[in-house]
Amino acid sequence: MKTYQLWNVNFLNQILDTMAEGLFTLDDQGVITSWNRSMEKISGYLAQQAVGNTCRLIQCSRCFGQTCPADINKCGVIQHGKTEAKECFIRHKDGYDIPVIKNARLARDENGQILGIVETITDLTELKQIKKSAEEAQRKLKKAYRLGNIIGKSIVMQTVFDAIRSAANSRATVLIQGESGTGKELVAGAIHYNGNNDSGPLITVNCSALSETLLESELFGHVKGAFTGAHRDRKGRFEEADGGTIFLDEIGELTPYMQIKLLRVIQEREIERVGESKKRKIDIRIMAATHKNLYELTQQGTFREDLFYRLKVFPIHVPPLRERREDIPLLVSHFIKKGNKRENKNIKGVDTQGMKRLMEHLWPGNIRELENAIEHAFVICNSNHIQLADLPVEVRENHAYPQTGFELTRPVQTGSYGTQNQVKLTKQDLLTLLEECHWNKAEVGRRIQKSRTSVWKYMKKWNIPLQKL
Ligand SMILES: Nc1ncnc2c1ncn2[C@@H]1O[C@H](COP(=O)(O)OP(=O)(O)OP(=O)(O)O)[C@@H](O)[C@H]1O
Repeated sequence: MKTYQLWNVNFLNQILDTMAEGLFTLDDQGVITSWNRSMEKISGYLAQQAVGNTCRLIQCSRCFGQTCPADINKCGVIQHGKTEAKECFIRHKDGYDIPVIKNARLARDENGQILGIVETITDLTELKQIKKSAEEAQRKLKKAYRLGNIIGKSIVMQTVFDAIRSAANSRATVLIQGESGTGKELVAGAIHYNGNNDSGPLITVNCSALSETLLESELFGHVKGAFTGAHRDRKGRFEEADGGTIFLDEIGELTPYMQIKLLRVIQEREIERVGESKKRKIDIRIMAATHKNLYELTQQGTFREDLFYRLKVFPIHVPPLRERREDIPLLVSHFIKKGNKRENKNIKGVDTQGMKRLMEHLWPGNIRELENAIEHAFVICNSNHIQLADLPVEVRENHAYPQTGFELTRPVQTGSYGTQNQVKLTKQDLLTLLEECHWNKAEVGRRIQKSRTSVWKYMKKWNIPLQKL
């Protein structure tokens, strides 16, 4: 094969044209002498249009109209040999400004004679757009987690609001306890997004959704070769949450090994990636949630007492819906408003009989169950008021659990957080449901009135892959 030296002009031009960065050169009079392909793309000027013009062509905001001297010899790059890479704008051929980083360097020959000036241009348009979308997403999350979006006027909920406000302005570890569907995740989001610490990320990890090994790697990250399939280094969720908050949902499901690991993180505020002994400092706020009674678990010996006390520095208990029935009408109108917007309907409310039933129901699935009941009614309702007949059968007939064809159990009392609903279903039942719902776990959860997390748990238990193979 014939090899080319780097100083072969043809070869050099081709190298310059493969660069993602824009690159152009000037002579000692500031006249453009070369213009690579990326420069054509960024500026809109073809090489033949640019070459022969002066560098004023791109009207760089750093020089043009400010300090750009008429005489190139007075330009900073000639005087200092280079200019610092800085963010600025250049003007596109079509007249709009493009955010870039511009770098310039003077090239001299061995006798000190100026050969020319080499300038590179990094286009920041895409980066700026990503940043803008990230800021937009952050604004949306902040809006979604506004305190005003947590509906409730009951005294017990006022206590929760007070706790959210206090927790929002501190970095203390928060433990949120309450039955499934009571709004624990909503509370965690409100604490993060309504305080002084909302500029960092909120990273949520469901501790029951992964096996111990996967959870360890998810939380702590790993280095290449740490285990089969670890093809490259990977940051864990603790590191991703650096400067922000990590929300560990279903903390009661942690294995004893993961409990010790978490305890160390809380105490030492540093982590080690799996397969590596280097310690990395992290600045995170920890929030955890569980529908289990953690104190009871410590008494049974399944949850470490030291970890429990480390977690419950700032405990928040979210009460079940049946203990704050006065919130039901407000929640109902909130979900109706949401439904009207989503489905472009104009449902005005619930008729007397329907509302009476909603007020009487036990709501074992709490607010999630109420939200689902209203969604169900939206599908069936053909007047401007939801009626008793529009409600799901388990609400209408006051069954604590839905009749879905699965074997059902009665609620089991498990301590101060009340009942734990368990739907007994076989692996085959779940596979069938997954197929029916196109492997949408949230939809399966809706059908059996369980959280998506519970569906995950069953999938994990029965070694069902998370995606259809
Ligand atoms: N007070 C509330 N006002 C409005 N919506 C609520 C409220 N509480 C909960 N919700 C809604 O109910 C649903 C369940 O809430 P969330 O996921 O926060 O509950 P959870 O306690 O974290 O459940 P799980 O323990 O199953 O994870 C969500 O759609 C949430 O937006």
